[in-house]
Amino acid sequence: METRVVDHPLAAVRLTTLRDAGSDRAVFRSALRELTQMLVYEAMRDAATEVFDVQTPVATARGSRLAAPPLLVPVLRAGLGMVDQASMMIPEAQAGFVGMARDEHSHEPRPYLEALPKDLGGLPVFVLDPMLATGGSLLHTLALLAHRGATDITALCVVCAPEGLRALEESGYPVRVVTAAIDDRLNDDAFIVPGLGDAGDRQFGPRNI
Ligand SMILES: O=P(O)(O)OC[C@H]1O[C@H](OP(=O)(O)OP(=O)(O)O)[C@H](O)[C@@H]1O
Ligand SMILES: O=c1cc[nH]c(=O)[nH]1
Ligand SMILES: [Mg+2]
Repeated sequence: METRVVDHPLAAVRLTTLRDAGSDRAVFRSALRELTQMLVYEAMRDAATEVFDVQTPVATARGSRLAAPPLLVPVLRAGLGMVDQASMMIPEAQAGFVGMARDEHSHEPRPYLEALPKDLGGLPVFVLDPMLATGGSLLHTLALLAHRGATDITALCVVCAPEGLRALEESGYPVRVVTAAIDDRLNDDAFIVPGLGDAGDRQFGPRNI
């Protein structure tokens, strides 16, 4: 499985803001948006383009357009903080939504929303979720996407745990990962260490489900 770590000083600075427990909600959301921009930029590096002629005020030039803009799939709640910026970077992109909440004790995802196009055959998909911890939430999302025929999936995650990456690798799903960091490990509560805490709560406050 391909895992690409965005190694750039600007990404490192935004990630530091996200990690900092002193960053308030507004600061956290803003750093997440900016880092998402960098992850999307890197994830689109090898995207296929079509060439066409564009008329400048002076002459004809070779222009480019995306051959297959991806479907953006934020995983609620935390992934919501990434979708606006990703849409801004790829205005041609459509979006689908999945929602799930990890159970505090079992750490298993509990799905509560699935709003996706029926047929994803031939469509690249970008899953947006800041955190890949045990991998349970992403594996559930991948199952939904694969069931609809997706074969070209990229997960954009701000921070990954080695445990989650291993689970993805072993799953055999057609997925690659673009991330800003691979952290050390999970703690007993299945939180990423050092991580950045609960990415959903840090953007929106506590949730009741
Ligand atoms: O890899 P995993 O062990 O499955 O953990 C990662 C998931 O946990 C977080 O969501 P959470 O369940 O906290 O929901 P939230 O976005 O509503 O806070 C995060 O945004 C991922 O979706
Ligand atoms: O560290 C973690 C693990 C799961 N979900 C989060 O938001 N943070
Ligand atoms: Mg959360």
